Amino acid sequence: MASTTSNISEQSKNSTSFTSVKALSESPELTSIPPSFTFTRNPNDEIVTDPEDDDPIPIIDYSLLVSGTPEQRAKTIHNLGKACEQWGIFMLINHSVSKSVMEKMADQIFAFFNLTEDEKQEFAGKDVMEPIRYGTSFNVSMDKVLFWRDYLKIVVHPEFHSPDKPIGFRDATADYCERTWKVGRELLKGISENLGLEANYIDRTMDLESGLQMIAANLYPPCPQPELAMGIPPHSDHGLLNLLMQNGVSGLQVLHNGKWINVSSTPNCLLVLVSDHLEVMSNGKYKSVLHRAVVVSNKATRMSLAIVIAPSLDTVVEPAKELLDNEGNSAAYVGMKHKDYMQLQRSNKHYGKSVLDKVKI
Ligand SMILES: O=C(O)CCC(=O)C(=O)O
Ligand SMILES: [Fe+2]
Repeated sequence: MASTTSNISEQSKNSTSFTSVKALSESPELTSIPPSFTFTRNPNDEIVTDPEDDDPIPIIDYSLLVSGTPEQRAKTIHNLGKACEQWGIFMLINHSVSKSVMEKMADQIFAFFNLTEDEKQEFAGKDVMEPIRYGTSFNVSMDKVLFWRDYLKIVVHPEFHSPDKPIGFRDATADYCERTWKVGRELLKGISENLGLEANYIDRTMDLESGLQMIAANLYPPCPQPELAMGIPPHSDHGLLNLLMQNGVSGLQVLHNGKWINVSSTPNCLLVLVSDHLEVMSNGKYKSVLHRAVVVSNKATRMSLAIVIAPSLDTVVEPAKELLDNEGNSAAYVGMKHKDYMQLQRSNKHYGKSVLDKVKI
């Protein structure tokens, strides 16, 4: 086992090829996790609860936003704003991505991770700007501890990329991404209005015509000591919104009012997370949500699929001028080009919201 463990850290630091957590998890002799995967937890982070009955995770009805009466739309926009301010995460129901489209996408993600290790390694990449990147852990070049997670990240907009295998992956991804992109843009119209701006404000100023859409598929294989490992450490996402689907195995937790809260995993449900660039452009009115993926099972594989809806890479993201005045509402963040923000995230060895803190005034 020791040799596999040292291989993991050495290989992944020095070349693009690595041992996946999936391969490690499937090795018959594995009864404990290699020491490099032991995540030291802060005791304060160990208290986790379910949402209180009187403060549930907000639910937003997408159909009312796009085809409700003017009153229903206005109420939904109000609720959307409240959800972004108070939680930074909400459950989206009655959206336009059908169950069969979601299922097809989820099946293809599993099919990708079920390719042979050699086939997957073809897509192993190091640079954050590579359009297709299969990898493991969180940020291997910086991680001192390894994380119990394999991932596949693909840029799908403004230019569509896809691995050429498994069969059917490209079509399912193109369909799913086109639909979720549309959902994301509609939500951002509602959010613009909630900020008191014209509906197309975010679309226009964030240059979403050339906006960045990425998929990040995460695989958390069964783990012999789930309580010692971590899937993804606490972090917030770059971009405006993250539309997240899970496979029914739980593991996502969000920080809400200083407490870690379990987010249940309903298959085919879309969870929407407020990301860093929405915090910046709203000048802090909305806060990106701090979240983590814990490992819960020694039997089940967890899968999550994040769709990142983000400004174009050349957009300088800064607080909307319309939200600033001379009476106490001064800019709380400096502007930074989206691609520079991504590079900063990549070169950052700390978790949490430490990248966002670098642009905070
Ligand atoms: O697995 C999850 O639920 C969270 C994934 C995540 O945070 C991410 O991909 O950025
Ligand atoms: Fe995330």
